[in-house]
Amino acid sequence: MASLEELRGELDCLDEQIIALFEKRMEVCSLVADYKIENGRKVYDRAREQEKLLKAASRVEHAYNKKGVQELFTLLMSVSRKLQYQKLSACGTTGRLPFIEVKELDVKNSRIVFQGVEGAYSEAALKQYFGDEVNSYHVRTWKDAMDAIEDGAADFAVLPIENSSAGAVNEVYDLLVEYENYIVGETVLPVSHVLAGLKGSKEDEITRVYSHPQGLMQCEKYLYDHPAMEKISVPNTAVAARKIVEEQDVHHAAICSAYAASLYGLEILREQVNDNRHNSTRFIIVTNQKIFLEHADKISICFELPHESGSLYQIMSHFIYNDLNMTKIESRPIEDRPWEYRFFVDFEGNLADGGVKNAIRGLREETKSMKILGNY
Ligand SMILES: C=C(O[C@@H]1C=C(C(=O)O)C=C[C@H]1O)C(=O)O
Repeated sequence: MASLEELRGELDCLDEQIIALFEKRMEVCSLVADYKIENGRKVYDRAREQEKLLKAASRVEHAYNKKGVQELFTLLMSVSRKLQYQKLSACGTTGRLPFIEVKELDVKNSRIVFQGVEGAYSEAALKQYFGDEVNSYHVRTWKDAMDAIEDGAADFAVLPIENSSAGAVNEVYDLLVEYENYIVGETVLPVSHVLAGLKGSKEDEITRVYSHPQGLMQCEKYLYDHPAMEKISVPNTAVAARKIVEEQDVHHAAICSAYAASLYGLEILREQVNDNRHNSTRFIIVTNQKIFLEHADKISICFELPHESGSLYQIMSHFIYNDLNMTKIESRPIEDRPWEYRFFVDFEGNLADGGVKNAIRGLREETKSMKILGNY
């Protein structure tokens, strides 16, 4: 039997040949890119790649190697595409993105909408981002807020997108797909819930608790430890506080902010009922224009992928090859297509950066219905 050293020597020799061939292959790919630039052709040719994979598999004998050679060629072609996108980008053929850079948001002359009633966390987030002096009003649902932006009834909307303990606010993700509105900012609001009731109410005599579903979720442990409290969802935590005043029942309480409790003259029966002490919610600022601030450093996109093994893995290479740091990924079911998903990705960068444009070009070609949700 050959020694390990001899076998490794043989591998080194084979690898040298693979490396030389790889370099030759990349040179040809570079010429292909020149041809595509000259003739306005797309980089990605899905049919050609599928054909090559089938052919590669047909040329090897064992099932294990069939899969292996396909993986190898998938990667080779992906590296080849990345080089081509870079060449296209370098010669300015990546095209202009339909987003306009602005120095600042025109807040002074704007109306800002939030969901809920006075005292809602969304209102606190609005004040945290825009200050106390802005012209704001409220609507009943998140969809109403999106409509107000789309119609131009308001210039900006403030919507919760993610909570540090309960996770993504799914409905808002879906609305970002449905509406032609774009994210231009974000703000993280520390969220501390209290149990609030009428004067004279006692925590251990409460039989019904109103809150927003997110509020109920964020206080799951507390509510689990108080099984006598029936949980009832209402559109907003401040609506819950108002309901206690309307019902005048000492056995009913609301989970809301201390600010909402004081606004509606309620007594705090228990401070900090949220499970996580560092509970906070990230809110996005949405508008109906495709604009981004010059110092924006985070991009949100969403896309669909073919329902096949490895497609997400392939797509991730656009972030890796362009040195982009992906900070978040979520998936949501696609309406009317059971078990198919739309992905939402956040990554660091500005739409004016070369690497970002390059990645977006590749993502646009290789995903189905990619949408830029905003740069902020
Ligand atoms: C090189 C090309 O561009 C891409 C890369 C391919 C490859 O590396 O073989 C094949 C098809 C294209 O998606 C080409 O179009 O031939």
